[in-house]
Amino acid sequence: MTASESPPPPSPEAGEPPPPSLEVAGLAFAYPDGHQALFGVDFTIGRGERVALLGPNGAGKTTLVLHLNGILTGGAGAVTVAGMPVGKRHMAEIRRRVGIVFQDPDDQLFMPTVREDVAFGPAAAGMAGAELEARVDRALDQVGMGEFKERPPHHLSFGQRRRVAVATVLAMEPEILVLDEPSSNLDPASRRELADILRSLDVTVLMVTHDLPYALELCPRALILSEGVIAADGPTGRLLADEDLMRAHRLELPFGFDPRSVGTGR
Ligand SMILES: Nc1ncnc2c1ncn2[C@@H]1O[C@H](COP(=O)(O)OP(=O)(O)OP(=O)(O)O)[C@@H](O)[C@H]1O
Repeated sequence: MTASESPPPPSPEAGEPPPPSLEVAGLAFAYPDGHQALFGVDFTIGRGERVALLGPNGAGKTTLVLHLNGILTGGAGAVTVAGMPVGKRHMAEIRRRVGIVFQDPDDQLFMPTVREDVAFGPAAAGMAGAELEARVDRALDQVGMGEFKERPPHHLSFGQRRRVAVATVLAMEPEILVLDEPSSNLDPASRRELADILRSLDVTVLMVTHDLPYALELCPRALILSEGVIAADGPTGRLLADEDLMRAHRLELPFGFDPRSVGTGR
C-alpha cells in the first residue's frame, strides 16, 4: 500500500444490512476566528434517500457540507460515511464516496474537453484504458451529455456545464451525492431536466437549496439547519406547510406557492 492509498473500508458481515450513507453525531465547529458555526448537529441519512438541507443564509449549511468529506475537520463530534469515520485514515476513500457538486460548475471543470474532466477523478484513482472510457461514458449518459464528450466545457451552456459537473462526481461512483444549490441559474426546462436526472440516479442525495419548491419536488425528507442546529427533520411537505416553523427560520415560499398542492419527492 502506498502512502496515498486508504486502508480498505470496513465490509459489513454477510447478511447484515449496509450501514447508512451518512451519520452526523454531535458535530460542533468553530472557525479559527472563534465564530461558532455548528452547535451539535445530529442526523442520519439512509441508503437511497433524497434529503433537502434547508436554512437561511449563515445557518451553517456550507460549514456542515465541508465536514462531509473532511475539507473541514477539527471540531467536536463525528461524521461517518457508509460506516467509515471521516478522518485521515480513510480520507481517499471518503473523498470518493462523498461527491460534492459545487454551485458554480466552473469550479469543477478545468480540462480542455468534457471527457477529460469526467475522466480526471477515476484516472487519478488509478483507472485507465477501456475501463476508464466505460466509466466516463456511463457518467455522461446518466446526465444526458454523451454527445458532448469531445467538446470544451467552456463552450457549453451553464445548464450543460452543471450536468457535466454532476457527471464528474458520478464517475467516482459515490455513496452520496451532495449538491449545493443545484437549480440556481437554470431556466425552467433545464431545472426540470436536472430534476428528472437526479430522480433517475440510484444514489443517496443531500441537496442544499433555497429553492423550496425544488426541495419539495425532489426530496421526500428535509432538514432545517438554523443557527448551527437542526431545527426540524421530517417530511418536506409537512415542514414547508408549517407556517410558524418557516417564519421562525426565515424560510419563505414563493408568492402563491402552496406546498399542500404538490406531490412530493418520488
Ligand atoms: N471562514 C470563516 N471564518 C469565520 N466565520 C465563517 C467562515 N465561513 C463562514 N463563517 C460563518 O459561519 C456561519 C455559517 O456560515 P455558512 O457559510 O456555513 O452558512 P450557510 O448556511 O451556508 O449560508 P448561505 O445560505 O448564505 O450559503 C456564518 O455566520 C458565517 O459568517
